[in-house]
Amino acid sequence: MIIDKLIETSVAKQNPTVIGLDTRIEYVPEHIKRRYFASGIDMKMACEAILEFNRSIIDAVYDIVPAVKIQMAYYEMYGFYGIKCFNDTARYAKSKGLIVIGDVKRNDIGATAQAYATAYLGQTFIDDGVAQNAFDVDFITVNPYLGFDGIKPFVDACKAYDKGLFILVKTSNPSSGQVQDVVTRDGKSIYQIVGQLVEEWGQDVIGQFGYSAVGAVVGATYPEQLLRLRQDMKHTYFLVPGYGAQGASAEDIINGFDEHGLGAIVNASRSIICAYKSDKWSKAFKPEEFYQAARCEAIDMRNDIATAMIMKR
Ligand SMILES: O=c1ccn([C@@H]2O[C@H](COP(=O)(O)O)[C@@H](O)[C@H]2O)c(=O)[nH]1
Repeated sequence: MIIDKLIETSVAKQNPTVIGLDTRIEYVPEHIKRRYFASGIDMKMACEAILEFNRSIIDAVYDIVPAVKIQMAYYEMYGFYGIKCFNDTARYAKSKGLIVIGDVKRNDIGATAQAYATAYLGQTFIDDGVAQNAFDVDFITVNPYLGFDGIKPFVDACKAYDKGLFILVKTSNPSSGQVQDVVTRDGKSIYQIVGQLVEEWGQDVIGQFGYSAVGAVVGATYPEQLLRLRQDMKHTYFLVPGYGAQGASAEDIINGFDEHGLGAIVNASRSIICAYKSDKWSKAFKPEEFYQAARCEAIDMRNDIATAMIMKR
């Protein structure tokens, strides 16, 4: 199962992190942009420059990280060309043995959720007996707000096509508590209730390590809630964003792991792909060496988390 593959790859690489490819054209160094923009500046050229940037980042980290997360919002901005760039990036990452998380945060009523599930996880019917994958991703992120009829098509697609989900439970953004921390009549917060539902929704797709292919997104910026959810959601793997650019530290995310050091995969996007612009690395690396800065920062992140884990024991 894909969740087992994620766990095995993280363990083999001794690295429970995922690099986020939230690539804006502003992050692409001038030497790449100059080449693509020589014959005209448009969305197609921008996406070709972004794809080259993404490929270089992937080449620099694929041997040390288990997965990449591609944030669809940054590709949708470029319409048709952006969607192609998203998919080309996903395919390239997979060709390098990486697991690919499509951060697409989809959902709708059951019938439409079915179409989304087909698009991202299943196969699109084209003609009698002919079906193809529209996207090449292993996991996607999903919004739980519509309840189970909006989730079931995604869970069914996970079973049929060996794919996985990360469902939003407690998000990392500053105002997530406005909705997610509201306490209901039975004394539980909304995020705890959603957490319980995610555990239930994933019970038929549990892999050999006891974790389900139906995972949860839990922000690193809320370490207390992360701890509570880790205790309550024994079979749910967490995708933990918020490390790095959003200010969460390795100490903050450590609560997301179980006693075996499993249970969570930590995302960092801007702090890795823009490392070459940072105070920490900009003196050591030229913009032309952006991918080396990304690798160094990815190694530091891995080591930072490993140290925090050892200190916690
Ligand atoms: O609660 C959430 C859910 C998703 N995200 C996404 O993760 C990355 C974080 O990027 P950074 O640059 O490392 O801050 C981004 O794609 C978000 O859309 C999240 O941050 N929090």
